[in-house]
Amino acid sequence: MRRVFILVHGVVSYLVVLGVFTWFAGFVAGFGVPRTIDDGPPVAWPRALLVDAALLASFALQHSVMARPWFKRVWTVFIHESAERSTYVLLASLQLALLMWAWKPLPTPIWDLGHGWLAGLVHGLAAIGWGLVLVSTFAIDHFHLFGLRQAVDHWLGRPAHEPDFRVRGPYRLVRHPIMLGFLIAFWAAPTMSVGHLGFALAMTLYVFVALELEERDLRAQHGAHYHGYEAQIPRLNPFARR
Ligand SMILES: C[S@@+](CC[C@H](N)C(=O)[O-])C[C@H]1O[C@@H](n2cnc3c(N)ncnc32)[C@H](O)[C@@H]1O
Repeated sequence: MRRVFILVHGVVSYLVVLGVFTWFAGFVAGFGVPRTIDDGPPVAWPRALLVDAALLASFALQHSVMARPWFKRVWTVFIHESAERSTYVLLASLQLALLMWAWKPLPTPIWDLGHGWLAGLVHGLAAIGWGLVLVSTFAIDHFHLFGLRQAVDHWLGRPAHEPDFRVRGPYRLVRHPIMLGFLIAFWAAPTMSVGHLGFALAMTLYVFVALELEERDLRAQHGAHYHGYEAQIPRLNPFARR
């Protein structure tokens, strides 16, 4: 019974992640969803600033703390190991959904490229960013990253295993292609509003903090292997010389 429950939980969490992420891409890119980052009833800017900062901070805090190995050790006392990753991605997605639902727009434009070829080019760049995120999840282990593999393995009675450290596809160019893809997608905006700029700045800051924490864990986990990788492959800028 518990195996079936963990499997259903894993499948539902994976579908929620896919849905929320697709919605999030539309929210940031500004089309395909009923309310984008610049839509919604107008509110006074101090209130918008306060609400948006609180939403971003709680997303960053939850996302970083729950991803740490010490936190995983603590909460797998209560949650079965094979359901740990799906619960983490489910909670992170719900937090993201809350951010999009409660977001207060600050639509004053900082720059506006209109609707010509240049705007099209910037839209294309954003699409490349989202594409890079998706492709990179498959270059490591897409289904393990979102918890589905662990739930299926448990259901089939297979032993749990940590995914291998992978250096293939975009991971040959930069060490963090998923985060690079997000940064491209957040900044490549033909119309950049005050609210979108605040969002991009806060997320950029968060990415750098998150990468510090993640690399600390990866060094502890993979030792000399990761040090060698760091010496050969740049962190985020594929054109940086090592
Ligand atoms: C959300 S993913 C982000 C990965 C990476 N920071 C990026 O931006 O592409 C975080 C997970 O990926 C894992 N990870 C990072 N680099 C990896 C690699 N080269 N091979 C396998 N797993 C990796 C980390 O251990 C962590 O569990």
